Amino acid sequence: MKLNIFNNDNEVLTALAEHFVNVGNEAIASKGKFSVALSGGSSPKKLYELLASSYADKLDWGKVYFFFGDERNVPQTHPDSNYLMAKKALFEPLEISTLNIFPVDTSLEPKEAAQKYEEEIEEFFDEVELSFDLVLLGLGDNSHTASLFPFTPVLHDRTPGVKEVFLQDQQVFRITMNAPLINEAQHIAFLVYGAGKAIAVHHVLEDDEDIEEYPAQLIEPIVGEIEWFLDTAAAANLKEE
Ligand SMILES: O=C1O[C@H](COP(=O)(O)O)[C@@H](O)[C@H](O)[C@H]1O
Repeated sequence: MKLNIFNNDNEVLTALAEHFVNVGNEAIASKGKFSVALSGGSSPKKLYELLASSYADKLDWGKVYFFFGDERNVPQTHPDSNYLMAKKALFEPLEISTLNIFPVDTSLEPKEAAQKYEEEIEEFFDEVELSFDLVLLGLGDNSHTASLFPFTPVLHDRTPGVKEVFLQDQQVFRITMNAPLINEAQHIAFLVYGAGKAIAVHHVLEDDEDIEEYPAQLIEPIVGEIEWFLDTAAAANLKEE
């Protein structure tokens, strides 16, 4: 595990954008394509905007295949949709072909949507090795990542897949890649900035293992590499840097 800590969010975003294009260029050089699972929520929007502006000519974007680590159970036009956020910040500015984008089909019931997404992923990887070149992740202030929320059944999955998750407090469903699928990736990168994340960062990285309370502790690549991209505010509660 590699911890990268920067002075502010702009430096974090630049470092992760560099990492994104480096991993992407290596994947394209070795196998002709780059598969990435995007994160959602609020943090990655600025990363996608940066990639679309300053890195537009740094990667062969036609060879990048975009998936989503998780999705809200809302229409693709809804303001909470991770797909809509990525569409506006990344896909439209870079004119990414829809053939390269794999959104979750949220017109289906959550369980069917999850099943269909799992099948699409299996088909993409030819059922051989379900291994994304890069999985981007964020961290919620309750230590969730993707939509692996505290005390949800998906935390006990042992085989790679996609699941629906019901959030009792909000009474909504989300669809998420499970930890075994994420952990198959070649590279995993957490993007976490802001003081609001400092306690969660400490729990996930330094507290005793408790996957029910701190689901992001489940993320440990099997053969790949994991890097955290933090600003000093998010890293403020870490004892060891
Ligand atoms: O990995 C992820 O993390 C977030 C938490 O992100 P935030 O920046 O909104 O706090 C999560 O909710 C998101 O959907 C996911 O992909």
